Amino acid sequence: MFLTAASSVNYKSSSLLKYNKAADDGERSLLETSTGASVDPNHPTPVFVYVLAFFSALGGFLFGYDTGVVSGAMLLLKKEMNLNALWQELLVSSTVGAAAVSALGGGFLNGWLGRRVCILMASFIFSVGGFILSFAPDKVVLLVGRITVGLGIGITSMTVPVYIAEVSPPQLRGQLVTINSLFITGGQFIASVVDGAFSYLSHDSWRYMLGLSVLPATLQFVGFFFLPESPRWLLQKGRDQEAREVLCQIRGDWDVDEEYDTIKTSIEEEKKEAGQGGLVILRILCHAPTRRALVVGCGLQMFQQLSGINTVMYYSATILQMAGIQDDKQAIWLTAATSATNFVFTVVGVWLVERVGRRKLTLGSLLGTGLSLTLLAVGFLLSAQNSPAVTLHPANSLNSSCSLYGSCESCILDPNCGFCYRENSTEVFDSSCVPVNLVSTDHAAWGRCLNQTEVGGGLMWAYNYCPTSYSWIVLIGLILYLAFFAPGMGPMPWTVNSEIYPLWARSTGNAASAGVNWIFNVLVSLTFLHMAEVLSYYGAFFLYTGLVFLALLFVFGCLPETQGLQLEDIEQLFSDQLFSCESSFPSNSRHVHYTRVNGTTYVPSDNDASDVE
Ligand SMILES: O[C@H]1[C@H](O)[C@@H](O)[C@H](O)[C@@H](O)[C@H]1O
Repeated sequence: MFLTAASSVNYKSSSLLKYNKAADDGERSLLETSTGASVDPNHPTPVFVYVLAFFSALGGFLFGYDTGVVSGAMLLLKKEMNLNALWQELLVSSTVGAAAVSALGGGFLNGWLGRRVCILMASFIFSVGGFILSFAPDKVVLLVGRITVGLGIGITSMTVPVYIAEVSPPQLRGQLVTINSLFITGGQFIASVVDGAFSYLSHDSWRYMLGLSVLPATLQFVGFFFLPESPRWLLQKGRDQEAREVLCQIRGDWDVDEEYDTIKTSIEEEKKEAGQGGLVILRILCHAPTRRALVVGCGLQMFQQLSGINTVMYYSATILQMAGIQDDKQAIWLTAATSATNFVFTVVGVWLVERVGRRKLTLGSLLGTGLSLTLLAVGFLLSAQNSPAVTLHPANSLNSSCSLYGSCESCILDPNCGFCYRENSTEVFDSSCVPVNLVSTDHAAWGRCLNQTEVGGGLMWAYNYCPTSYSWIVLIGLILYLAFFAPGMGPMPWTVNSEIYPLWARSTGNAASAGVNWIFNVLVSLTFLHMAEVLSYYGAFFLYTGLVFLALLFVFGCLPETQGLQLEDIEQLFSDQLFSCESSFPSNSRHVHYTRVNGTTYVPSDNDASDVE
């Protein structure tokens, strides 16, 4: 039984669709793609597809591991190599900057050499980077290693989701691509555990931390020697026979003729529609549906970073210190608990993505993220308003500006100062604001909090945070933030981007949007501390809250549901103007049946009968 499309649906594209929605009559019918290719959602998926997804997602693991491990390694490196703030900043940001460059360049490589070669290349680069890092004799070589690893991360971040999307059957695609994000957060979690474990070894343990990534990189490299290229890329390059063989391999005993024909027809139609010559990015911008897809893809990636995930993750150690965890080792392990929370809730995303769809998952995630950020900001606001006063103003030999501050809040917002104090169960007393030691922020440059042994003797040293009795609000805000962000806004930008571009635009579209992700990643991390100096922590978190609510409007107005559709059909969802198309997004609660009426422009009518074939 079929219902008609809503009257607002108006597909104008030449490749057209007869559009019917399956009745909600319990009949779990076949999903029918645009050429009538049938995909039975109940048909078992060959194990080989999972093997492909696993080896590809090792790229996600390396992305997560290499971005996550550096914070723990830096604690040791800065002491061993005597790194000043500029070098520390360089070693952290160079990786993210290099990832931005190589993600942008990766689009060209992807289209030219194929997904498989790019993944092989990235795992090779990761291994080389890992070796350079673990044998680095000085900080310059370390920098070269960090840049090398960044180049690998950029290529991986844009290639792996595309590869997985192109080999997956439609009804599992969301889940399998989201597994890559699970591996990213898994990599970050393992990195924090490794950081914790190796922090007990003193000399050179950073070499193991940074070098360990060679293992998964080599595993991926060896694995991909035996794994096939994406059938879609092969067909695009005219390697039809190889493409058919790969399709047979990844679809097991399914009949692959229909899927093969769908991809082939769609490649031919794409060529007619979007032309062939010229720069792909210009063709994307000149062709309305792909331009809209690009706006949605880049917008999602931008808003992912503007939601402040990396600030919250990075800042979690401080949040935990505010909550009264003073011991360094304990703080390291609790930071591991933060990344574990991020990881565990990404599992929820993998579970939900094919149940509720990308759109609802992203909207729900943004709403929860926005509310949790509000809670975080309120927690910081209350802490700031009740910030302990500075009661002692010791005359200092270094003539620093720290002694001018009247409260802990203003003292700790100056990166050169820290708060030295005593406390009993009810109040903070004997407090002073003094310069921080330039080599280690663990203690003051002079005075009572000069060295750690003294800090242990009843005196407390707070760098970056203030003692507060409102820390529990911030802690709850942090946990809720991760619980809402991780299933939706974490993975969905990657998942959606792997699906929304037609084949000819897919490499370039993903390169551009991944580039946007990395560029905003650098921007947000470089601006956070300056922003906090001007707006305070609560101001910075209120700003992120505002950006998340903007993101909510953006997603509500622009993101169509791609669940269950074959990749070749998704471009149709962008035939209408953004912000006007919400009503024409097929609801994922119903199955969508498409019938391609080749060469005819089809506009569904309001009349049930006329829309049924
Ligand atoms: O999707 C990932 C994930 O959410 C990570 O936790 C975050 O560090 C990355 O920046 C993001 O792209």
